[in-house]
Amino acid sequence: MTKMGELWTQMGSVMASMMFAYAMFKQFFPDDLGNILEKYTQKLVGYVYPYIQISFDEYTVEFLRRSEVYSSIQSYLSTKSSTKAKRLKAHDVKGSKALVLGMDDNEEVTDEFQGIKLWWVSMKSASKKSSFSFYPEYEERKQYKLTFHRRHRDIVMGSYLDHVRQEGKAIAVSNRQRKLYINNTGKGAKWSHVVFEHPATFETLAMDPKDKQSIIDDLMKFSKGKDYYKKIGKAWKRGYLLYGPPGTGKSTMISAMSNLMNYDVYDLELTAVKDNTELRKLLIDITGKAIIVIEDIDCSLDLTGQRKKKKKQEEEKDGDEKDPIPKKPEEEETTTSKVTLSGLLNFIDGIWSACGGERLIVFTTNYVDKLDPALIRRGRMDKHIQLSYCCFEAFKVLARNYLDVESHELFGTIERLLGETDMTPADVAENLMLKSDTEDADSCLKSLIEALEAAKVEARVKAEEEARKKAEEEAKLKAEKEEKEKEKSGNSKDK
Ligand SMILES: Nc1ncnc2c1ncn2[C@@H]1O[C@H](COP(=O)(O)OP(=O)(O)OP(=O)(O)O)[C@@H](O)[C@H]1O
Ligand SMILES: [Mg+2]
Repeated sequence: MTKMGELWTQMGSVMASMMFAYAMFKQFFPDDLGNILEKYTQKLVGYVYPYIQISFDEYTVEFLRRSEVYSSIQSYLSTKSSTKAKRLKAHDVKGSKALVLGMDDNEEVTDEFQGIKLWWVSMKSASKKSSFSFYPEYEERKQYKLTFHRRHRDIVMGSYLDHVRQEGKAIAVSNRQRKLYINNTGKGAKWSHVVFEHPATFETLAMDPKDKQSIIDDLMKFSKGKDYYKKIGKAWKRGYLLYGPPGTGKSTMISAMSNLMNYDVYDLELTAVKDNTELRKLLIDITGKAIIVIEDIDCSLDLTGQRKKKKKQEEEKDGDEKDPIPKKPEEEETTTSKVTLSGLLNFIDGIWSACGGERLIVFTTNYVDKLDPALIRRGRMDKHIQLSYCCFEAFKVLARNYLDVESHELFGTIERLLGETDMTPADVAENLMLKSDTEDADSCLKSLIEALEAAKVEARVKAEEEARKKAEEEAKLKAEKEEKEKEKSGNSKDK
């Protein structure tokens, strides 16, 4: 920096401090006198003072809404001030994981960006509460003031302010508590939420490491893809179809996705949505950075409806046997959803679905073949992920998680047995859990081997039983056919 530049920078610092001292000083004058004083002082300062000042009010001109920019600056400065400012203020911000440390009122923090120096001051001024006040609800006005040299105007306007907003938002997102939203609360088209605290991660998820990595890469590419989606003219969302037998980790993977991406989860219970209009209302309320989940999509709607119908029939049967009081017709009415396939397709990629951006839509099912092809075609459900029975690679992840074991003499036997029989990761995991103080890795692995052998025998018995039934049925059919042919030939002889 030139000598002149250094001089200006020092002067800027002095002037910023003077301005700050002046702002403090002004508070002691009556409002009118203070305003006149300010007008002339600013004129005078304008001649010799090459610095520009921008203020950011806490509340927007619509009065009641907290300014997003102010919040972003607050988050941005929280990281700067916690290392640089001497007086800090702790905020218990709603929805934030930890205390947010910010600058105390009237504290100054210096920032640097692309080699230029900038000064931030947090100000608080008391305004009289009058009926004509612009801030009827707030007696105190808070604002941040940014001061910088006028020759840096382009950098500040062109990129610094954007940088502050983006960084501030990112800090706020990483600090925020994630939420799990549900809609089946009987309150109509409304979401209710609890704090999302599922511990599953991709690290603890048992599956083939190559498949796992490709899913992680896909998700990370999506989360950084804002500009790419804009370029190709596509809404910033992606659909995942997770399918496989029960207990293979579909729901666990959704939690891992949320933990990886830092997204909220919206668990949509379609059967609790009255109709397509209600579905659209729910959609509009979903913010960005969200995973919209529809579990067991095959049972949620009458698109395929088999399991639902079966369930209903079972319920009716049970009801006949156990419950002497028949269900009221109104009760049934309220639980019946009129959401149609086209309503759901619209939800996934209609015009409204683009609002908010940065969303994943995840369907899970045990029966992928039963789904309507329109629902799961590429472009709607972009990635189809099959979660299957536990392979040896997946077992190794579980052994590491549950027993802290990387290798063991019994691994060979387990590898062979896993190749010969189907067992879900849920069942394998159950066997690897230490159930008492006397249990250790050896006993867990032995009990897993026993369970695998038992499963193998069971599968063989089942297969033999099925083969026997099939043979019996075939023999029966053959006998019937022969009988008919005999009858036929007997009849023709009679004639
Ligand atoms: N791949 C896996 N990795 C780690 N744990 C798993 C995995 N699959 C299942 N589990 C364990 O089994 C339990 C059940 O798994 P999960 O609920 O994810 O199965 P699912 O595929 O969603 O089953 P469903 O089709 O019945 O909903 C989980 O709590 C988890 O502990
Ligand atoms: Mg599940």
